[in-house]
Amino acid sequence: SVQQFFPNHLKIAISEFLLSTIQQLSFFQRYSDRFINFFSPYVDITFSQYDDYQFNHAFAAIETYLGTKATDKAKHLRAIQVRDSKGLVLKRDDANLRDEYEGLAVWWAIETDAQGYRRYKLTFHRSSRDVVTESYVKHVVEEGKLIEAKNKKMKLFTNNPSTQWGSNKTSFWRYIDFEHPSCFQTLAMDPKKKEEILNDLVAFSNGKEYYKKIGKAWKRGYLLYGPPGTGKSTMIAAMANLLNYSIYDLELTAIKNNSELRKLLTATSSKSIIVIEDIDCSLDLTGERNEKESQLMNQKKDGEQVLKEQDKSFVTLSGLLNFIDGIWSACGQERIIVFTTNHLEKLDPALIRRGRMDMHIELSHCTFEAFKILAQNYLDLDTHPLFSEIESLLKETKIAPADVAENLMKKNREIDIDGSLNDLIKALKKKKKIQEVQLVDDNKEKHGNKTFNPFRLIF
Ligand SMILES: Nc1ncnc2c1ncn2[C@@H]1O[C@H](COP(=O)(O)OP(=O)(O)OP(=O)(O)O)[C@@H](O)[C@H]1O
Repeated sequence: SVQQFFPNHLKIAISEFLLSTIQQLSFFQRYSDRFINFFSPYVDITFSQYDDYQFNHAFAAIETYLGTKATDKAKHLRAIQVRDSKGLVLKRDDANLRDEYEGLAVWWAIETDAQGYRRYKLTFHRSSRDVVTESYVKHVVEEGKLIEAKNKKMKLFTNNPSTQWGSNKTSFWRYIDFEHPSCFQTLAMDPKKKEEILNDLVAFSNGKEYYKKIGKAWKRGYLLYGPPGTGKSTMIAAMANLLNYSIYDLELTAIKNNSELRKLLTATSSKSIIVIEDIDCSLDLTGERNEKESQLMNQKKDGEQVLKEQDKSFVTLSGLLNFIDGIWSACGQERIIVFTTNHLEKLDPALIRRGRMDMHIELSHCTFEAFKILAQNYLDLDTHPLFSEIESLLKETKIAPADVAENLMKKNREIDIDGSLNDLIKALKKKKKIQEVQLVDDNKEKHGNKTFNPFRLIF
């Protein structure tokens, strides 16, 4: 057999020989690269999209700056529509670009690294080093940020989960342009409450001097609570649109530990809303994580490999509280923190005490006032003979604004006012019946199915 022709010691000798040849070749290549670089008069700087797994805001600014550069000469253009603008904006889509600054030429190129993330490479002559490093880069980033602010493009950031539990990959921010039509005007809720929230938000955004004067970090916490479909997410979008803030949608279950949480939070920019949805589910992590850990352990044979210490840790309530009012909140300004929950009673009081969450906002079932706003949004309707029936049904029935909206939506692309209102009435009657039956069942359960017998009092 082959084994006989290649005894073990020969196999080892051959592999050692191959290994040393490869090492020598790579050694040679390394030094030849250094040799060429030594004589090359060009220097380059790279700007990665993610640095230490944090989103690099300079990268986004560079992208904006380069995107708007000399589109008249570019061969490949990208057309985008910026929020609130009627026309299209043309951006260059070339991978390489030559730019000039104070009479000096520089070259930009976009590359993709081994992990698939993009990075910009800036190349320039070493004689331009001082100008480029001291003022050109700053100029590009500032210009990019100015253009971003002018275009009022908001971003929706989400932290991607580590791809595999137990892997060393960590959570980082990714973004898409945020465009959501929601605004306070179309938000269906009690008008007085709405005004109160609106005033609070505006006062916060104009409060720079005030927060400085009282010596507090310029941040505000809102707790939105209420049943599903009552508009919690819609309100967050309306807040972002009102203040022109970006949203950071923080998925706590995708974060391994407190230090990762801290890194992600310190990487958020100012003028932003940090959202943790369904906080009651997110913070109850131990169950889910234990399950993941045991799954991982089962996959590993003989239990030889033990989980690394870093994989065992997870975000704790105290880690989150530490961020909210500890040192991390002071490292960034003009931030709003929003928690949402369907179950206020499940939350740890420490998490929501006043001062941490400055305003508790209840989003409740649809009232007649809220319905009128939805009727205006969906049907352009101020009043209708069927409104009085709907009003009395809404008083007796718990229905989420999302369900009301569903009934008022265009059918077959046509607005059918009577049809929609009748559909809503039907849905309300059905819900009312179900809720009545539910109430009877609940009462039975509460009183142990016993009916009241007045004779028992006598005997
Ligand atoms: N108060 C409201 N005003 C206007 N539209 C609403 C309101 N509540 C719900 N809607 C409509 O219902 C849809 C779902 O609502 P939304 O996602 O905001 O509810 P939610 O309270 O965040 O629900 P969940 O707790 O399930 O996340 C929205 O897209 C919106 O069209």
